[in-house]
Amino acid sequence: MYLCTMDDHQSALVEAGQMLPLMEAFYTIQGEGAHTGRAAYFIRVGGCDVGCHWCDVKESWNADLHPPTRVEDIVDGAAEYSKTIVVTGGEPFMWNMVPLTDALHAKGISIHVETSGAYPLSGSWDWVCLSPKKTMPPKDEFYAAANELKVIVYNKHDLKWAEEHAAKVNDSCLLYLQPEWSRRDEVMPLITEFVMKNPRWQVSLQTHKYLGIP
Ligand SMILES: C[S@@+](CC[C@H](N)C(=O)[O-])C[C@H]1O[C@@H](n2cnc3c(N)ncnc32)[C@H](O)[C@@H]1O
Ligand SMILES: Nc1nc2[nH]cc(C(=O)O)c2c(=O)[nH]1
Ligand code: SF4
Ligand SMILES: [Mg+2]
Repeated sequence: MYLCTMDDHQSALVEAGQMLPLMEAFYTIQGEGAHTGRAAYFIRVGGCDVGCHWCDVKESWNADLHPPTRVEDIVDGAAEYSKTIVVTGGEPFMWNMVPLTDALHAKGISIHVETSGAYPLSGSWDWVCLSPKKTMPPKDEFYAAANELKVIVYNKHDLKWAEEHAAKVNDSCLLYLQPEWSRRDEVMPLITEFVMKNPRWQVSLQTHKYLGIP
């Protein structure tokens, strides 16, 4: 296993958010939530200790496996592809997001983020997708900042838990229920029934997995 060891200079740049452990960056179609179906460039930052047992990107968890990468290099890659970029992970807010979002905004790019909200909010965002997790609940500031709340449904208890989060978000926040991928056949009937009874909620599917794209 290759570990990215950092010298003091790199550690200082990571601390300042001028370098980030980059797992991957790719041009695809947003598969989930309010912007489903729109082409976007994804930046996946390594590092997460939230520990969702069903996480579909566990390879992201160990930040040491992903090379510290200069924000300018990340942004140059992104700007070539799309005017919309989605920052995801891992958990993006384990890192200082100010330099990355400043540099993307300077290029006129619209910036979305996928987050559990477990770490303090940093940077400036055009769209915040909050996907809360039981193991590490969101910081308070995310309930005000969220443009969409996307709750992953693994079993019927998650529907009640979803309503508890909906009570905390701002009034214009869109509400989505997304089946946990391995449990989709079991939970889809629960989700569809719930959404028809509670139409403020909408269904979100991981459409990229059906389309066979990243
Ligand atoms: C991999 S996470 C990375 C961003 C951040 N750590 C978070 O959890 O929001 C991206 C999105 O995928 C969702 N997700 C992860 N594993 C999933 C699974 N097995 N089924 C459905 N959604 C999943 C997360 O809830 C989140 O909305
Ligand atoms: N196509 C596509 N859409 C996505 N929406 C959120 C994703 C994520 O992993 O954060 C994701 C992803 O991994 N791929
Ligand atoms: S918070 Fe996101 S990246 Fe972290 S384990 Fe959960 S789903 Fe995976
Ligand atoms: Mg994904």
